Amino acid sequence: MTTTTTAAVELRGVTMQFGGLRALSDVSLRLDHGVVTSLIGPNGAGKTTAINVISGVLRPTSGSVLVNGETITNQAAERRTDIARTFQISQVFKSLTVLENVVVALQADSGYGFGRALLGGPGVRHAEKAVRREALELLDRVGIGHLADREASTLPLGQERLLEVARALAMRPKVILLDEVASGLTAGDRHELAGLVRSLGADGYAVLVVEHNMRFVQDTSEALVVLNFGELLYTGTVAEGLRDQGVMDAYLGHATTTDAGPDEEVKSDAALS
Ligand SMILES: Nc1ncnc2c1ncn2[C@@H]1O[C@H](COP(=O)(O)OP(=O)(O)OP(=O)(O)O)[C@@H](O)[C@H]1O
Repeated sequence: MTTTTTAAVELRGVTMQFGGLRALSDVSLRLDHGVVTSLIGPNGAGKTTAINVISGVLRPTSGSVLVNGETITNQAAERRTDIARTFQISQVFKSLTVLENVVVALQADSGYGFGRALLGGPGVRHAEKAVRREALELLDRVGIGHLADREASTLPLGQERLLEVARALAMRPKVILLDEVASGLTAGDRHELAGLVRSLGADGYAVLVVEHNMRFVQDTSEALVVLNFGELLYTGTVAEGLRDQGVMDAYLGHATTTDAGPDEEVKSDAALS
């Protein structure tokens, strides 16, 4: 893993205090361009809090957030244009088509909105066509271009997650934060999503995967960050992390129960360690 280049994102000594609860305690980590990093840890370890600090939803109690070496700790979320994220709860507009969902995201990013559309004229129609073309390209990129005209409410979960990734890409980010994007997926859907996530890394994005499923972590990620009760337990390669006794004690035994449900592989995943 490269550590000499400037990180795409860096947390330096970040502490996040909610009243008496310390969700993150002096956490330092980095995300690099072209690298997929998994962030794991038991429930309540501080994973979503870390995503919220990186994306600017939360301002840390202390410590710094850097993007490309520049300190942006106090910058508002909407100004962090290099960073896009998906959420644990789907943000897809169910009543819109798949294509429209990406068009809306592109328009949010470009500032081209309904007000301008109402003014009409050939320039607007031209711009609309360009946006639809770009939206289709993004859907093709994530493998669901053929579903462009389907209403989003009819998508199975696996394809809805791919749509969420397309909507994140519509923000034209350099950093993509995926919050439990594989949870609840069948093994087949997870496999397809893992291929997409790997390809995002290969395309140069800095990708952060927050995940409980160790198979997905291994299939997608080169780098690993482990949190436990808000403290950084491990940062390094996935391969070494899976051999780290502290990581195994704190998390991997626990993983057999944290992601039970449709994912039968989880039980054997723990055995991978
Ligand atoms: N806005 C908030 N106000 C108060 N406490 C919070 C807030 N957000 C998170 N917490 C607390 O901070 C701790 C870390 O929560 P966080 O959601 O970051 O964990 P997580 O690792 O993402 O967990 P999970 O795997 O269950 O999603 C938890 O104890 C949680 O209850």
